[in-house]
Amino acid sequence: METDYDLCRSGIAELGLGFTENQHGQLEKYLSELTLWNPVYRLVNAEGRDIVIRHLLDSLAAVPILRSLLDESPAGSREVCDVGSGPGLPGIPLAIAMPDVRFTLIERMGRRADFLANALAACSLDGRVNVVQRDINEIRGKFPVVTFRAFHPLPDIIEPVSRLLDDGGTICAYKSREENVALELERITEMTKTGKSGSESGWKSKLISIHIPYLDAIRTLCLLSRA
Ligand SMILES: C[S@@+](CC[C@H](N)C(=O)[O-])C[C@H]1O[C@@H](n2cnc3c(N)ncnc32)[C@H](O)[C@@H]1O
Repeated sequence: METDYDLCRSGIAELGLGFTENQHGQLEKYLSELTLWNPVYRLVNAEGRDIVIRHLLDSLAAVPILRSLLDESPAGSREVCDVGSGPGLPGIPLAIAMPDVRFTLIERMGRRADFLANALAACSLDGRVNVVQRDINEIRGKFPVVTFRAFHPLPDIIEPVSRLLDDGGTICAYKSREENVALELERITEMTKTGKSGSESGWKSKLISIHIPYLDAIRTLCLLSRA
């Protein structure tokens, strides 16, 4: 009988990510931690294969794009900050997929931050992935790439997120439909005129449609860098 992790393996192969057995072991462990603690902490609104498709594969589909952003980053450091990480999405699957990259996961809720610390230890990622239990507004630090998924609308968080971004860095927002993102981007353009978008020169945006294995829905990555 096919297990949920077998489905995950096929999805990873379809994404062309070339995981080692060690990486598969880490992701399978993360899946089992999510599945075990989900009923207690309400970490994700999904069960079984839906966790694999809507959360793990959804997080992983951006890996080729994130790799090239890090390769091209003028800052040279291979670091990603995932804000509003919740149970570690997309941060933990990304950290497993990119073993040469350091991650910081920002999550203000204590229970979720505790889950993150335990899950990272269980997946042997605690040396390379740091959890910060704080509100994004209290964080200091600069990163070449900042990710978030199912966080606040872009206009509400562009300013605090911009403070975490290196010069020349890129924000990578996991979004659903392109039309909705376009409306958020229009508001950011308006905010730039009043100096409230976190970039005096405004933002360059790039929308990339991504396919998630086994998912019949549209996903869009929104990349933002200072103009
Ligand atoms: C809807 S959840 C999404 C979690 C995860 N990124 C995902 O895709 O499943 C949003 C998370 O962001 C956290 N959060 C919201 N506002 C925050 C803030 N200002 N600073 C830090 N974390 C925040 C919440 O506690 C919550 O865990």
